Order: sequence, then C-alpha cells, then structure tokens
Amino acid sequence: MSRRAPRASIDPDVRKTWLRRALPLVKAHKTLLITSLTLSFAGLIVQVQIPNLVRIGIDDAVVDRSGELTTYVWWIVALALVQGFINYLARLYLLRTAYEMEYDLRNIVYSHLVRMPFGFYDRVQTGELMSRSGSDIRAVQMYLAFGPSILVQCLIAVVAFGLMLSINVPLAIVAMVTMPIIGVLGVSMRKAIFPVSWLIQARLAQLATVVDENIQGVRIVKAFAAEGRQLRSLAESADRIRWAYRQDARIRSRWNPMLDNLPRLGLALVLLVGGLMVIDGHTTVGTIVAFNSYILMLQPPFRMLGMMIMMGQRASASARRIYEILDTPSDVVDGPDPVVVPLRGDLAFEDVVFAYPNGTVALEGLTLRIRPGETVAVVGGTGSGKSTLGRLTARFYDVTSGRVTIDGHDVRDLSLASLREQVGIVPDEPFLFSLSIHDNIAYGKPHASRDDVIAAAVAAGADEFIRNLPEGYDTVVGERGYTLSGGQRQRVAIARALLVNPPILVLDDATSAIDVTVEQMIHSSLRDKMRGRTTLIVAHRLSTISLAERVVLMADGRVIADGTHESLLATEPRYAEVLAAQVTA
Ligand SMILES: Nc1ncnc2c1ncn2[C@@H]1O[C@H](COP(=O)(O)OP(=O)(O)OP(=O)(O)O)[C@@H](O)[C@H]1O
Repeated sequence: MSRRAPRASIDPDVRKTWLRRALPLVKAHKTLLITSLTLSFAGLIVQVQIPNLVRIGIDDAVVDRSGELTTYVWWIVALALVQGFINYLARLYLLRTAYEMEYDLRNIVYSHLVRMPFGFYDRVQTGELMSRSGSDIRAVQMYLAFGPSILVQCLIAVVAFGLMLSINVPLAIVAMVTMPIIGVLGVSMRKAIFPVSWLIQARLAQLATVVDENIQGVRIVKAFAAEGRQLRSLAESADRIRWAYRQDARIRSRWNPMLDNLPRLGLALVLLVGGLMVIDGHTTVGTIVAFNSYILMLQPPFRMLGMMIMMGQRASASARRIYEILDTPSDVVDGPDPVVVPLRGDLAFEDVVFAYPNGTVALEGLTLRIRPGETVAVVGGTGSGKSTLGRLTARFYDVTSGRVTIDGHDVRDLSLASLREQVGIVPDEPFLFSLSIHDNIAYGKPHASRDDVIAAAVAAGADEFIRNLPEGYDTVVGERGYTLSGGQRQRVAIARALLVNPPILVLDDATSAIDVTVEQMIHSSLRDKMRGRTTLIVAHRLSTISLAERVVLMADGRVIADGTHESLLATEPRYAEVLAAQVTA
C-alpha cells in the first residue's frame, strides 16, 4: 500500500495558541469532520422526536383512546432505526477523521524526529519519546476530533429545550433546572481530577522508562544478579502510580454519585410539578413521560462538557510537549548552498574546540591533518576525545569553534547526505536491524547485488561465518543482532561500511572484539581494496595500532604527539605510558 504524505503541518508560529497552531490539521480533514458533525446533528434531531412521539402516543392512544397505538409504536421503531443508521455513519466518519489526523500528526512528529541531530538524542529519554509519540499524539487527536462532536451533542440541549418549551413552558423550565448544575459539577469534577490524571500520565511515562531500561539492559541486570534491585525500582514506580490512581478513585467516587443522582432529582421535580399540573388538568401524562426521557437524554452531553474540558487541558499539555519537539530546530542541517562533490579524503581539523550539548568539552583546540589515502591510528587515554573526531568528521555534531574540512571544504558547506555517504563510521558496538544479514550489510546501499554484498563481507572477514549460518546471507539476525557474537557483529558492520566504499573510513574501536589474525586479514584486505582511502582508526590494541602508518596521540582534547609508532615510542614517554595503561596486545 502506498503511503500518503501528511496533508497538513503544524503552524510554526509559536505565538499562537496550541489550538490555532493545530488548526491546519483540522482544516485538512474538514470535509470528513463536517460530514460527521452534520450527520451527528441530524441523528440528534431524529432522537429528540422520539420522546415527543411517545407523549402523543400515550395521550392519544392510551389516555384518550382516540389514536391507533401500533401506528405510534411503528413510527418510534422506524425513527429509532433511522437514528441508529445515522449515528453509525456519524461515528464512522468521526473515527475516520480522528485516525486521519492521528496519522498526519504521527508522520509530522516522526519525520521531525529523524531529522533531529545527535545532540537531541543525547538529551531525551527513549521512554519519554515513546510516550510523546504515542499517548500525546492520541490526546491531541481525541480533542481535535471529538471536541467538536461533543459540542454538537450539547446542541441537542437547545433543540430539546425548544421542543419542551413548545409543549409546556413551566415544566420545560423545571426539567432543565438540574442541567446547568450537572454541567457545572461535571466541570468541577474534571478540574479536580485533572492534576491527578496528569500525574498518572507522567508516572506512566516514568514507568515506561524503567521498563524500557530493564528490558534493554536485561543482560547486565542478570549478569549482576540485580533482579531484586530492579524489581524494587519497578515496584516503587508502580507504587507511585497506584497512589495516583487511588487519589483518582477518591475524587471520582466523591463526584460520580452526585452526578448520577442529580438527574433523578430532576425526574422527581418533573413528577411533582408535572403531576400537580396533570391533576389540575394543565398537562398530560404523556408530557411527564416525554420530559422524563428528555432529562435522561440530556444528561450525557452535559456530563461530557466536563470531559471535554479535561480533554482540552490534557490535549493542550500534550500539544505543548509535541510542539517542543517540532519547535526544536535541527541545528545540523544543509547550508543555503550545499556542495556535492566526490571527496578525495584530505581531512583537516583546524583549531577545533567542541563541547557536547550537555557542556562537556571534548576537544580543546585540536589541529590535525590527514592526507588522502593515509591510515592514521588515534591513541589516547579514555575520554581524550578520540571518538569525537569521527563524529565531527561525519558532522553528527557541529564544532563549537574552528573548522573541520575535507578537501578544503568546511563540512558545514557540504551536503549532509553526500558527506555521510562519503564518510563511513563503524562504531565498536554496532547496531544491527532485525533484518537478514544481506539487508544489514546493504543498509547504506539497498539495491546492492548479492555479489557486491559478498565481496564486502569477504573484505570484512565475515563471509566465512555468514556462510555457516543456517540460512547464510538470508539469516535474520535477532533484535539488535544478539544471535551473533560481538566480533561477528563488528564484521557485519565493517562490511556495511565497505559496501558503500567511502573515501573516508572511521573505525572507532571497530575491531575490538575481533581476534588479532582476523583483524590483520581485514586490514590487509582494506588496504588492497582501496588504496586511496583515508582511514582513521581509534585503537586500543597494539595489533591495530601497528597497522597504521602514522599514530596520533591525544590527551585532553588535543593532539600531543604525531609520528610513527616507533618514533613515538622512542621519543614520547606519554605514548609509552598510554600504551602501558590501556593498550592490550
Ligand atoms: N554524547 C555525549 N554527550 C556528552 N558528552 C560526551 C558524549 N560523548 C562523549 N562525551 C564526553 O566527551 C569526552 C570525549 O569523549 P570521546 O568519546 O571522544 O572519548 P574517547 O577518547 O573516544 O574515549 P574512549 O576511549 O573511552 O572511548 C568525554 O569526556 C566524554 O565523556
């Protein structure tokens, strides 16, 4: 099925109220919405006729015995059928409107999320994002679609009141007396409940984060036999939710009986006043019965008024959180005139200062030049800024000051898509999708042929183990590729980068879990496969470092020494220190 693009977007003007900003979304589906509202109004008009027919039926056929009872009965049945059919259509269109709007909103939010820079994902929690893209979208959708429908249903009160007035003015006023009270009480109840239900939402989102971490980190939890501790933290979250639900129950049980009983008071009043009027001959028994029906019929819309106010409050808070995402501009975007050029791989960092969005300064005036075709190992203590080099090369983040250039172009001037196509990054813990090995390798080049995929896998030293898998290249690797070993996953990830054949390759500790002989094989095939490739290797192992023709030593976000492995060993005591501290054979 082909995917339809969202029909509208959220108004970007942040000065407008949330509802006005969401209006384009409603307008985009106005035909559906108006159809549904019109139908729902028509249904209500039919519905208010029924008690009136009952009144006439009772007065004519039962009391006066002048009319045919079955005629009234058939009319009522017919009207009920018509009303049922109209309501069916109205409901159908209303739900369709709601889901169409939800679809649009979901797509708007999701397409914004995929454009967000790395810095955004460093800040927000997965559980929170899931909740924003789930329940918040739903809350807004509900209000936008169901709000107008509730208003239309409240209109029935006007129509029914008009009809009652035409039958009997004093009794109509008596019947309506309790309605505003129901409305006011409904609103008050919702107001009392709102903070609690808000708390429930927030605590459910917290619980989602705890559950998410427990599931994602289940191996660590088990490895440290920390199930008890995790269960306690889960129980604490659950307990907080239970407390909030208890408050919710307390408020509801206080208000609901009042709301339920008020209409009965209305019935009693109508019976009292209406009964006296019947006795005095001012009205008929049928009128009392009809007015009873009206009281019961009018009660739900008035109660829903309160619900609508609560839905509005919730939707407004949800919309604010959704807008928070939509209003966060992606700062890492194409410049006004993005350059698309094939790169040779002449990489330079010019006095680069870089701080992560949380303020951690990772590079403090780093200058480094790597010529096309060079293979450079970056060595340094933990946190010295090695991985950051790769992230800035592919422009996952923008530098705070200074420049990163490739072939003389500032990376900020290059088109983001072409830059990322030409800078391949293999992290130490690669992510594999729940797809076949073939599709995982071909992720950056989905139309690659099987032969190309195999060639990349051979170069990455992965072909042999892949062939031994039950379905070879078609084996689907489980969620996050857990069915493969760490070293196997790293090899699949290297193959994925090689298939794209980028002129610049960053191996960020990407062979840490691969044994030394296989690693040497991979590097020699890398060298054969593309002589001109610029390769940056973040390395901890001597075997890896020795593959590079040049070694750069980093400390505190700066390059402190640069040369061959041998010359650094001979001249730079800090190099020997770093090697001794963290480098394994
Ligand atoms: N996403 C991030 N958000 C905030 N700070 C970060 C982020 N990633 C890294 N840092 C910090 O930036 C500094 C440099 O990190 P970087 O990952 O470049 O170090 P590294 O030399 O590769 O370390 P290691 O050898 O331990 O992987 C560290 O202080 C680190 O804590």
